[in-house]
Amino acid sequence: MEPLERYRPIVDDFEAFLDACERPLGNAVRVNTIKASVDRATTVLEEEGVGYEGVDWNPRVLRLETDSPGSTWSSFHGFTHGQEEVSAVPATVLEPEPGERVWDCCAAPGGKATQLAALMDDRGTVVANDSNLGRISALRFNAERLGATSLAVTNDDARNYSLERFDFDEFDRALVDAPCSCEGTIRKNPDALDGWSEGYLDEVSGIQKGVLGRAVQATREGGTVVYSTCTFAPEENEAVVQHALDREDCRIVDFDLELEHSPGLTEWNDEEYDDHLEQTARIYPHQNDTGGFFVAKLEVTA
Ligand SMILES: C[S@@+](CC[C@H](N)C(=O)[O-])C[C@H]1O[C@@H](n2cnc3c(N)ncnc32)[C@H](O)[C@@H]1O
Repeated sequence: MEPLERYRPIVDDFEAFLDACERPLGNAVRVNTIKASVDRATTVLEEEGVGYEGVDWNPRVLRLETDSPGSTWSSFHGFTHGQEEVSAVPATVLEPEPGERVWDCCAAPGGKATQLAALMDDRGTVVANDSNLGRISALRFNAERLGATSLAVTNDDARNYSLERFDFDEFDRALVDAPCSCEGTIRKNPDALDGWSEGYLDEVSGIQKGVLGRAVQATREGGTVVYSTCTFAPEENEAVVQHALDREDCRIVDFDLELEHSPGLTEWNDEEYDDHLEQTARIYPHQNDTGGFFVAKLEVTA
């Protein structure tokens, strides 16, 4: 827990935050509306005796009373997909429309890419890219099980991603669910902070800045880019968004999120950030009994 001490000055009710980080996280699923309505999925869960509870902010997310959400019939049928509750936030904030071209820059194993396809009624194109070949098979497996036929899978470094392979030259929207130090996953993975170092934050923030920059460049004027991580470190969150604001044609836009959260930071250590960073969302584990996440929404301006 030691690295989390650095967030004492910025987290309201820090002791409650630390307590929540020490509690194991319950399981959640997203209903895959490509294959089943929420009614159909919950009927199947009831028939197999799996208890569930809805959440206020998203009708497609259910908290499950089972230790193995991937071993239910509803999961085998592709009616549900095991996905952490907060992990369903970024695709919801991106608001993709049916028929659009959407780039999921860091997509494996595909929780958010398949969620994007579902939000688009599986119409249009979700280019699901990941640089790690070993994780691509899980992405393909999930896309197939969930019936997401609008997914096109690519295996490249998003930082210098070429669109030459496509018959279009820009996306309508992009999601950067970046590799990160994963501090916010501590409830699911108690070893998440092993090996934590400031050096790693520097290293991974370089990758994050490169991917977010490329996502903005590859998205059309007026299009939307969402940047998310499952970590608390400002070096990987606000500082990365500020880097894009300083170098790319984009601005921060506000968004509604009916899940309790805190505003993004406008300063950290000696750094000052644009005031609009307050319109980004920091979701802490004690606020909604979830994992931790950071989400920012950008509009491309040229
Ligand atoms: C947080 S995970 C993505 C989770 C995924 N969005 C989901 O919802 O299932 C981050 C991913 O970024 C990938 N990655 C790391 N560096 C990358 C890069 N330069 N370009 C593309 N993908 C990258 C990693 O292989 C990893 O799968």
